[in-house]
Amino acid sequence: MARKPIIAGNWKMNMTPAESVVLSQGVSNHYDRKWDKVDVVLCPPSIDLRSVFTVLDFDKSNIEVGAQNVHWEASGAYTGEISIPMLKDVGCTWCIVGHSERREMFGETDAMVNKKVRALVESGMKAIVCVGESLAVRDAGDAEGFVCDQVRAALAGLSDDEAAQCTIAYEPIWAIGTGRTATPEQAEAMAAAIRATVQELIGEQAAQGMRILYGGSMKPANAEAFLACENVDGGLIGGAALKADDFAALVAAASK
Ligand SMILES: O=C[C@H](O)COP(=O)(O)O
Repeated sequence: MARKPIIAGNWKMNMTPAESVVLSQGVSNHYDRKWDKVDVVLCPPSIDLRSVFTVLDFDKSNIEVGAQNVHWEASGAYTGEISIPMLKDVGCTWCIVGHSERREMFGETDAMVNKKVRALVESGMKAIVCVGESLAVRDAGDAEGFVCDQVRAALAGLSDDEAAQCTIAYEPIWAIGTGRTATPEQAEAMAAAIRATVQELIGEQAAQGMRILYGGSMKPANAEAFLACENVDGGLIGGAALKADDFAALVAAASK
């Protein structure tokens, strides 16, 4: 089944609002109609969302805006958190959930990831659910079991239709921001294992339609090898998303 690729840029905690305008405008300046073959998403810090949306909306460049995190409640006494209605109000259509940095540094558990995914899907927003193993887990030989358990936990309680709307991003923790990438064979093996797990949960047809991304030091020089993998449908990009030329080159690679 042909799946539309996704190239999503996770800016992490980089770019002030002023800088976000420059970077999003730089990306948008590269837009050409071939990009319509790809879902292109910019995920800036939440304080930048409105500015980035305004730039992209003005240009009508068919690039969407995503958040890096969200709370599952719609409002209330949750100091420092941001809700789905707030994200929607600023034009956000996507949200990253369960990034390993949130799991490791901010105590995000599988149960919290699941609540966020459920709330997003129920609201009609598109979730990019991050999963991935540490080097210790990989060296112990249980990377696939660990990652597939994360997938099951993230999608628990969703209807088949709801689960099918999610995107999974496989990001081996040892490859994030380290310059060390998984090999395309490792990425493909894990993406295939994730798809098989999703198939157990929601059936073959829906599993074949789900997009599975690779993330971890993906850049223009190595993107084509990942994008050529049968079960890899795009990338969740960190460092290379902070340079408009590099990010545009990744979208171009996915547009072929
Ligand atoms: O969300 C993006 C990933 O953590 C990858 O980051 P990176 O491309 O800087 O390794």
